[in-house]
Amino acid sequence: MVKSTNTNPLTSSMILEFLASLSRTTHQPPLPPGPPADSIWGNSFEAAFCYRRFEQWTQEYGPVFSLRQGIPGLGGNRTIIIGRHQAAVEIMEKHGADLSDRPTSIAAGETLSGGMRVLLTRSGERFKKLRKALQSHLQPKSIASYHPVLTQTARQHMFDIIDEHNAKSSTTKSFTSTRHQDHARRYAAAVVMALAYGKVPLSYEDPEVQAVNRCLTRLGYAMRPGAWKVDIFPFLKYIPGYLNELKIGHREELGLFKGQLQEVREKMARGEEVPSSFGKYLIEQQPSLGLSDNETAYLAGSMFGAGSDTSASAISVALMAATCYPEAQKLIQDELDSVIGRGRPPTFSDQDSLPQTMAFVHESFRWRPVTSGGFPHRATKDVIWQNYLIPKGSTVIGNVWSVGRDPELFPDPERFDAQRWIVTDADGRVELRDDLKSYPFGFGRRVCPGQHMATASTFINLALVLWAFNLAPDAKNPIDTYAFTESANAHPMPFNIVFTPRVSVTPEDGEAKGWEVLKEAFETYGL
Ligand code: HEM
Repeated sequence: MVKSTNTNPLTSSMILEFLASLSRTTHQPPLPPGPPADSIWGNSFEAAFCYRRFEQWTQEYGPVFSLRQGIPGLGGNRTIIIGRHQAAVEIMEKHGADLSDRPTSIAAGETLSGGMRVLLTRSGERFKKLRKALQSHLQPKSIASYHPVLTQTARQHMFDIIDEHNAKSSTTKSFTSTRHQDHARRYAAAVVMALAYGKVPLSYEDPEVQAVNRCLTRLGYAMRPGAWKVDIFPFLKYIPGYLNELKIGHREELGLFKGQLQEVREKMARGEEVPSSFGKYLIEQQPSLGLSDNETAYLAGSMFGAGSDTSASAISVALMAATCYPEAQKLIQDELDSVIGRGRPPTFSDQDSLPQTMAFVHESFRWRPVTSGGFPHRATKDVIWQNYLIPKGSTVIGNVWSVGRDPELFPDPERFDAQRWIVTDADGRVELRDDLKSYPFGFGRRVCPGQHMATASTFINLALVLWAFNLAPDAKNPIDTYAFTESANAHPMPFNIVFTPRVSVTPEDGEAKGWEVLKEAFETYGL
């Protein structure tokens, strides 16, 4: 499986490879194999969907392969891609401390984020402080305190679906939703806005939510490996005007984030009652955290950035899977019917009794991971893996898409199969496996601090939707399950779902009665 040779005749890129290799000591093990450079500037590949190209290279060159981008030592670097599970555990997890740094990012990090976005912050004391502050609000035991907000916002999500039906026709039993992704986005924006600033936006069209999402889209595109050549050829930053688009983006973000936190600050200064939020905590702790006003604003703002768009996409992916795999959908509904019944909607207190639902959540994270390409880490020490060298200073990427497609752990990986995550014990009890992981939230010390929140959100929304509705594809518009946006946090391209209420009503009640019954069922839910 592992190929290591380049059979091309001597080319200038090979000479450069050779010169670069002289900078390593002769006793060091070789770099992991990889595709030959296609020019003196190294390996080129499309930034869009590069995680799929990396999967092809994983199949060709093995679980760990290396690329060259630019000329190492002259602004360019080595990139090591990890594409299989065991290698991810042995490198990304076991060497977490040596890989907790991020590579210098001139485009997305220094310019667009002004060096303040935690996602792109280099390791060190400042990073530790930021991470500690985030953990204080996102660790599993804190998440339970957000269950009421998550539940009430998920309830609004159900109303958004019902209202979309009613706005189109109040008399039909089923309806084709074209806006369900907007409803998921509104849910996620509301939850993270509540977490970050203690307020809930009224709609997805809320100008602040729209402005934050504009910033996120810009970030998502700027962060794809190779998207901005300045990250490989740093001299480009001196070309007048080259980075203008990102500089303008930074001014917009900073203004927005400062404005949002300022609102909280002013309310606190006026002595108004301010709901507990991450922003409020940061304002109170700012002196001990040693952060400037801009840094504090960015920390709260980038939590919104990291959590809103990603959670919305995860919910839409779960609904896409349920729509495309009716048998898997039915297994969850059978579980909901037998554990909870049709008399009341599911809540967080049911989560441990719903292994099929949780297995479905894990499988949808694996099947179409939101952050398919993972985020780049940087090695602060030489790391030796199976007699290959991952050199200090190299960029190391755990390719989430590939790790979740490791055929040894996930046979027939393109198939959506929630049963991979299920184990049946000696008494025939169905349980969730605790020995399997596909790393949708990244690796080691940079693992997503919002993972528990994101999992809780996906669970409650999936459980509520499938408790309330049968989902089916729209026969006129088949779903392409590979059609996703090109950004670092990928969203499914718009797709339709046909929603039909699961409540049974008698024919005399009329077709639309189910929608009214559902609305009543959610009237007091979570309040
Ligand atoms: C399904 C939803 C989500 C996915 C798929 C996701 C995925 C990720 C990934 C892959 C990383 C980088 C890990 C690495 O470098 O190895 C990350 C980092 C991060 N995530 Fe999430 N995330 C999600 C939701 C959230 C939520 C809800 C929040 C906060 C409320 C959040 C906050 C963050 C932050 C602050 C970082 C930067 C951490 C660092 O660089 O140290 N994420 N996320």
